[in-house]
Amino acid sequence: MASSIFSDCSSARLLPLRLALLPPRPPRLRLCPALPPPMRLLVAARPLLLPRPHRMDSPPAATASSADSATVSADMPAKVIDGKLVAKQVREEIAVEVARMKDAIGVVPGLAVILVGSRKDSQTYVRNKKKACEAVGIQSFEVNLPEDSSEEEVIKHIASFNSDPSVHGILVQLPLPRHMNDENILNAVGIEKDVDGFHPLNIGRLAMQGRDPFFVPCTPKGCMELLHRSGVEIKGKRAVVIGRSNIVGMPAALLLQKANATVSIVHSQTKNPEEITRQADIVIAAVGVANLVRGNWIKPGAAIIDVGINPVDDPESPRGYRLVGDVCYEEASKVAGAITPVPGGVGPMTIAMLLANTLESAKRIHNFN
Ligand SMILES: Nc1nc2c(c(=O)[nH]1)N[C@@H](CN(C=O)c1ccc(C(=O)N[C@@H](CCC(=O)O)C(=O)O)cc1)CN2
Repeated sequence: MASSIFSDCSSARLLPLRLALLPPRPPRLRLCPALPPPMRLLVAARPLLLPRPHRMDSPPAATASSADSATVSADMPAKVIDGKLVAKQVREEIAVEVARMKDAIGVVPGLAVILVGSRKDSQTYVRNKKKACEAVGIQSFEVNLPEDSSEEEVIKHIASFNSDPSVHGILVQLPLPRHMNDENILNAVGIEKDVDGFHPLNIGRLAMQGRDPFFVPCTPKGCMELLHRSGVEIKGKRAVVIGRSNIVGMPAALLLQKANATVSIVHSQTKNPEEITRQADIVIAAVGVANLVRGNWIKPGAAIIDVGINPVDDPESPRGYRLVGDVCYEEASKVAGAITPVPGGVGPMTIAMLLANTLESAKRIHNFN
């Protein structure tokens, strides 16, 4: 189901949809140019988090100073959590670790990506994943299959990567063509190489007390990394996740809960989303509705992580459209303590976390610390 795209922050409705897995949508309405308020850049404050094997609730190695904390008075415009900058730092840290591993034991982490069909956005993501691997020294393997491939063909390639010792991570780019059953395909990825964290066993382990998954899905993991590195305290805080998709909303809620937040999930059937969201110290918006979350949904000083990537018309942009989040940035940044922009917030963290998962996998398989 496609989301509605709105021209400004005044007309969004909460609609059920599969975030980030939607076919490319032509932008329908024009975005009124919104001037962001003056911003202070929140510099990533925490050093290397990697590896943080199997534990999502460990405290940050170092946090931002209290002046950098997101739970400050909201008289000032929100600090901008710069996901592009944090992702760059993470990639640099990964490159160091990849080189250290190669020097020490001669192993180079390997990531296999399977793309079915010729969606432009998926091709771009796969190309960017390949480039990101190259930049940090991870070996990448790619399989491109035609749109009309059968499930069996895809599973055959997965099985071959499962048994290939030079491959430590396997992912199938989503969305898959309509005739394919996602579940059958995701189930075929060996859980110890499931760097997307989409295998039901990995998701199940994420949901259980006292168990940990082999991998955490990249986008929610990126949200948590941004919170940690920005010095946002999670333990004991109220968190609201807007959206309940399998790849973002649901795992994000589980991760916040593992980190000892008190979590509510707001979805299309929630009666009073504004009121519930207004109680949250931390909001993760992952519903795929442009500008849904207005300034008056936000508790002063709250930390806002905006996962939405929604195209809206913009004739002045070379692409003819621009990307906006699920949160009305113009309004929210006047109330929040810290906020991620779109683009340049959570998006770049997705690929950085994929690299982190691939490195983590290679280290685990080769028992390298
Ligand atoms: N197998 C998977 N499929 C998909 C995933 C995933 O994690 N695993 N997530 C998304 C697509 N995705 C990576 O695959 C992805 C989406 C967005 C970005 C990103 O950096 N966005 C930029 C904006 C990019 C632009 O200008 O167009 C941003 O937000 O700043 C990276 C990766 C669905 N499929």
